[in-house]
Amino acid sequence: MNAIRLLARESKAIHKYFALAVFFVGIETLFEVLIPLLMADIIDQGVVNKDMGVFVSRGLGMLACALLSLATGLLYARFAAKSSTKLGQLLRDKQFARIQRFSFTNLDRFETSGIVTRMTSDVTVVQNAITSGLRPLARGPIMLVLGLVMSFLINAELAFVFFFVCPVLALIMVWIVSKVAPQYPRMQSALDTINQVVQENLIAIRAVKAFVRGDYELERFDQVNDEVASITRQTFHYALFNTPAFQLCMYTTIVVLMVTGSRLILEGRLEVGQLTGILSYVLQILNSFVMLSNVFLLMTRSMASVRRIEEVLLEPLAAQSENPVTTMPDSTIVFDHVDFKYAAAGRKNVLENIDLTIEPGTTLGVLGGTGSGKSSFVSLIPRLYDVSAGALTIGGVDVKNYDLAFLRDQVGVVLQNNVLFSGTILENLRWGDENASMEDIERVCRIACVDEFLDRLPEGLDTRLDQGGTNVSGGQKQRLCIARALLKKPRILIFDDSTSAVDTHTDAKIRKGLASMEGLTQIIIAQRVQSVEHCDQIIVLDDGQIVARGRHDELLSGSAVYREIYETQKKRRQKPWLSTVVRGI
Ligand SMILES: Nc1ncnc2c1ncn2[C@@H]1O[C@H](COP(=O)(O)OP(=O)(O)OP(=O)(O)O)[C@@H](O)[C@H]1O
Repeated sequence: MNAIRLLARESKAIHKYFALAVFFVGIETLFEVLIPLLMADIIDQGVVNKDMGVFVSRGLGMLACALLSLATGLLYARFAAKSSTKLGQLLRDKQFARIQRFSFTNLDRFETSGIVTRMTSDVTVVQNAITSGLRPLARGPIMLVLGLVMSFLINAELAFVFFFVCPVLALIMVWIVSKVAPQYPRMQSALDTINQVVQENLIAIRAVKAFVRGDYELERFDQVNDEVASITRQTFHYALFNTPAFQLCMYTTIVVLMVTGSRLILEGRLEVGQLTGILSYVLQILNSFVMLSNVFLLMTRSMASVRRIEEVLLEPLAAQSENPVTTMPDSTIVFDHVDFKYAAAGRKNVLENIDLTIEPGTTLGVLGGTGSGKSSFVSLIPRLYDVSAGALTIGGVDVKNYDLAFLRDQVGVVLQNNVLFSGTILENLRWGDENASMEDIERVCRIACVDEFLDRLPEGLDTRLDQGGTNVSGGQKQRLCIARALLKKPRILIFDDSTSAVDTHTDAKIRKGLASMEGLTQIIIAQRVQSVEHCDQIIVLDDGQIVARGRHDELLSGSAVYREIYETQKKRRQKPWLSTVVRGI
């Protein structure tokens, strides 16, 4: 419970509301416990002695107790709701803030759907534990102890029956909790799976429809939905025993008390009012057991959610330097014998012995087959992942020593499948720099060739984009993402196959525009040799290793691999039908 307790302590408001809720529920219980005592007096003194004074005074006492118990109960509900709302807000805030600081290594450890469930359903479970659990948790023990004390005070002989009932009830409680507890984590991860299926389906809905996979998706959903239903059934199968088992104990106790009590009354050792009083306390004691067992179930469930939330809050973040550097002397990038693998325990390096210097203001082209390690290579520069061996420096400073936000501000990344957000085009561009002037925006739109299609959009820069930018074409989306990255004015700009969806003419135009940006270091991952042949340096990656490096002309004459890629692509350009055939295969 470390993280959540720490968080609760951090928020003084939660502390205060929580303490007030416990205080008021304690008072409410005290008033409730007094009522049977007053009732016993009414019967034994008021009814037996026909004393109106006792009727009125005890009757008013009972009324006052009931009203005060109602008022304190309402105050409890108010403060419990406040503390649960605050805690829920804090848990969502802290988780979201933590996720923003996650590196890709952290994100690889969580499913997106799992994070969504932790931020929604798990937080709700914890909140419910407070709103529905705090009251019985505070009332249960108080009512149990006071009920026992009062019963013994009324008649110790009769109250002895509790010595047999209480252990039986405690055993039932332990049995149910031990059966139900392991089911809750299963239930929450089944919810993760259902979220994942829904999320994947919605994200890929176009592919689902294009491939007519609706029925298959429906079957997949039914499977996980059935699993959730089955785990829920198993969980509540045991939980359902709770109330009937306790009721059985309660009625058995009442019968035993009535039989023993009647005998004691006949023997003149017990008053009728006293028996009524004890019977009321039986109800209170057994009710407190029912409450406690329900609370235990609730707590067991919320513990499973607490653990899942804590996994997010306690996920170790990428180490930050104690004195983070916030200036970059220059943008020289040096890979010094860098090895990299995604999982520390992984056997094979994804990148092996990368030794390379990229001078400031120059352009590096990166070619290589699918899975050769191109994206992994560039992801090390903004420290989306940390190198596994060797060192990566920018401007002579190890990237691990930079302030992370500062480093990422210096490095712009345009991915092949960059995401646009719902909102206007202008809002999306301003994501790169919220204070950018209209002049700057027009300039980056020109460089990224956004201006070419802006006129055709109904409201130009104010055109609204749907979620994920689905109402613009793939090429338009890529151009908008390039403009957005340029607006950030980075010193290093990485294009990860980010012009794959634009035609060669526009690609060349964008390249020309970028070349005019003085001092900008560019790293261009591309499938087409044409997109990198102008670069100051080109590397060819194969299975995580640099197998060729140099300028276009040097590589053409000196690298068989490069020449082969070049020749194949040249043939395709001369015979466009060939690329269609190849793609078809
Ligand atoms: N997040 C990840 N976790 C584990 N392995 C990964 C991850 N991302 C990529 N890999 C693996 O690392 C290797 C290199 O992948 P990478 O994406 O860097 O290749 P790439 O050259 O960019 O490929 P492509 O041209 O298809 O985008 C591949 O074997 C891939 O399966």
